[in-house]
Amino acid sequence: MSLLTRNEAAGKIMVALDKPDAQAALELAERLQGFGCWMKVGMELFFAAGPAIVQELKSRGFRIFLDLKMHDIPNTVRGGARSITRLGVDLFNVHGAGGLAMMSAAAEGVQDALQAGDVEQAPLVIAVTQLTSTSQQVLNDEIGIPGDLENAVVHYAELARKAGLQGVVASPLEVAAVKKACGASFITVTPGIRPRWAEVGDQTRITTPRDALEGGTDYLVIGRPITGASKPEEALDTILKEMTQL
Ligand SMILES: O=c1ccn([C@@H]2O[C@H](COP(=O)(O)O)[C@@H](O)[C@H]2O)c(=O)[nH]1
Repeated sequence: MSLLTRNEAAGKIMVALDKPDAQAALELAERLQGFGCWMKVGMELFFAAGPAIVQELKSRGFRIFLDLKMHDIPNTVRGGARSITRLGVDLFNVHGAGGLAMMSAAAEGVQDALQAGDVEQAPLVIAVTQLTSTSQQVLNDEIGIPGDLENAVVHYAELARKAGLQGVVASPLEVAAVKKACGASFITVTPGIRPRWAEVGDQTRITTPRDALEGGTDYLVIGRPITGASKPEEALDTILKEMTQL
């Protein structure tokens, strides 16, 4: 593959802004301003700081992935998707385990917001497949889902595509299988990214940023290797060099 420019690589990185309050999140965002990366707002930050943090980050020019993994009955998810769409996020997710009707309802909620004139631009909607902290052994022996983990990921991806969603959250190890099943333009957003120098923590299905890129992923979700560093901007800079230099 041909190497990306630094700006192209940065545009593929979604920094997981897992911080306990708006002040901590915005201090970190300020240090990463100018790189061109996305911000991923997850449960810890959103439950503490609410929709205002999304609006503040948008006003600072960041693209936003709102990672709340909705998983409920279709009618509730449809309403939730409409409300999230009104926040003006660029991408959000639901849980693939909710099934076809639930994922279709998420797509309908987006359309509801568009048709009501709440927003002009539709966000991308993607489905979580199997969490990147889940191993093959845990899937089979603990959660009780039999069979190959990659097949389970691809199954959810196919359902998501059928429901009219634009992509999935999966590990970088499953990107080739997802793209083969759902097409090259079906978006893969991949947490489970660990530079060699970073601690693995609770993730199990991991690759380095460079391997994820070479494996064809569209977006790399990276949290603690950046946000836990004493100088987050230097950690991000190092990752970009690893992604873009021969
Ligand atoms: O399968 C999934 C789905 C979401 N995540 C989220 O991504 C980040 C990863 O952060 P790290 O610190 O780089 O591990 C985090 O916000 C998760 O909630 C995931 O890891 N796996």
